[in-house]
Amino acid sequence: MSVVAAEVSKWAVRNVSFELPPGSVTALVGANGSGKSTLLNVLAGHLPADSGHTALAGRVAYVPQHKPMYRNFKVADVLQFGRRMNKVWDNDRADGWLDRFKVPRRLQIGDLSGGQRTHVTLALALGSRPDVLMLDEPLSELDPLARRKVMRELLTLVNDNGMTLVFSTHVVAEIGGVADRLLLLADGRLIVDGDTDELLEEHVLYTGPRVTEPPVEGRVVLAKHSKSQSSYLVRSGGTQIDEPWTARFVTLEELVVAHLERAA
Ligand SMILES: Nc1ncnc2c1ncn2[C@@H]1O[C@H](COP(=O)(O)OP(=O)(O)OP(=O)(O)O)[C@@H](O)[C@H]1O
Repeated sequence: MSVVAAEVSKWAVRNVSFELPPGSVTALVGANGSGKSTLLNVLAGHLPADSGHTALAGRVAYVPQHKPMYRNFKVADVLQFGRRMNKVWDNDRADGWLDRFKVPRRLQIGDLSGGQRTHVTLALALGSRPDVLMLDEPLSELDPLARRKVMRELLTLVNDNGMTLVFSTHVVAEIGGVADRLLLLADGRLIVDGDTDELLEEHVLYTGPRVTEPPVEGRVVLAKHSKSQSSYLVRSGGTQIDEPWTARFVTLEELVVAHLERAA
C-alpha cells in the first residue's frame, strides 16, 4: 500500500481508516467542514494526529488548499527554490508544466492569476518527482478547459510513473473516468471507501409506485417518496425487477449526493 490511514482522529476527523494501492487515483469528497483538508494535512505530516497513525511510501508532495507561496518571488525563483529544497528535483518536469500552461516566468507570484498560481504550485510539487501526490481542491481556480487538461496530464504521470494521486474536490461531475477510488467523508467519518467502478455496479435506483418498503433486499442508501411514486437507491441490489418497477444504475454524482443526503 502506498497510503495507509489507521483509525486517524484529528479535530472533526474521527477514526478514519483506509488503504490506497500504489498507482491509484483517489477522490476525497465531502461537504464543507467534513474534514478533507484536516485529513490531507495529517497524511502529509503537516498536522499531528490526535490518535491513530498514517504511513506513506516514498516521496510525498502535498499542495494545500491555500497554496502558500512567497508573493515577491518570481516564477523562475520558485523553480530555483524547488531545486534547492528537494533532494530529487526534475527541472524539466516542473519547467515543462509551466510551459504547457503558459505561465509567465518573469512575473512575481503576487501578480499571477489564481489559476497561474495553481500551476506554479503544481509544477513545484511535480518537480520533486513524488511517489504520492496529494492535492487539496487543485482545480478550484482553474477554468473548465484547464481543469480537464490538468487532470489528463496528472493521469498520464500516474500511468507512466506509477504515482499515487489523492485529491479532494467538490466537483463530483469531474471525477467520473478520473478517480478509481472514492473516499467520502461526512462529519469527519468515512462513509464510503471503495473502487469507483465497483461502487457504481453496486448501487441501483428503483422507481415505482409509492410503498413503504423497497422492492428488493439490500441496504437502502436513500428513499424518496412523492404522492404516487417511491424511489429507493439500494446498495447490493440487482437489476432484475418486476413491472411496474424500473431499475437503473446511477452516476457517480448521484451516488455521492445520495450518501451525503443520507448522512446530513
Ligand atoms: N485548529 C482547529 N481546532 C479545532 N478544529 C479545527 C481547527 N481547524 C479546523 N478545525 C475544524 O475541522 C473541521 C474540518 O475542517 P476542514 O478544513 O478539514 O474541512 P474540509 O472538508 O476541508 O472543508 P472545505 O470543503 O470547506 O474546505 C471544521 O469544522 C473546522 O472548523
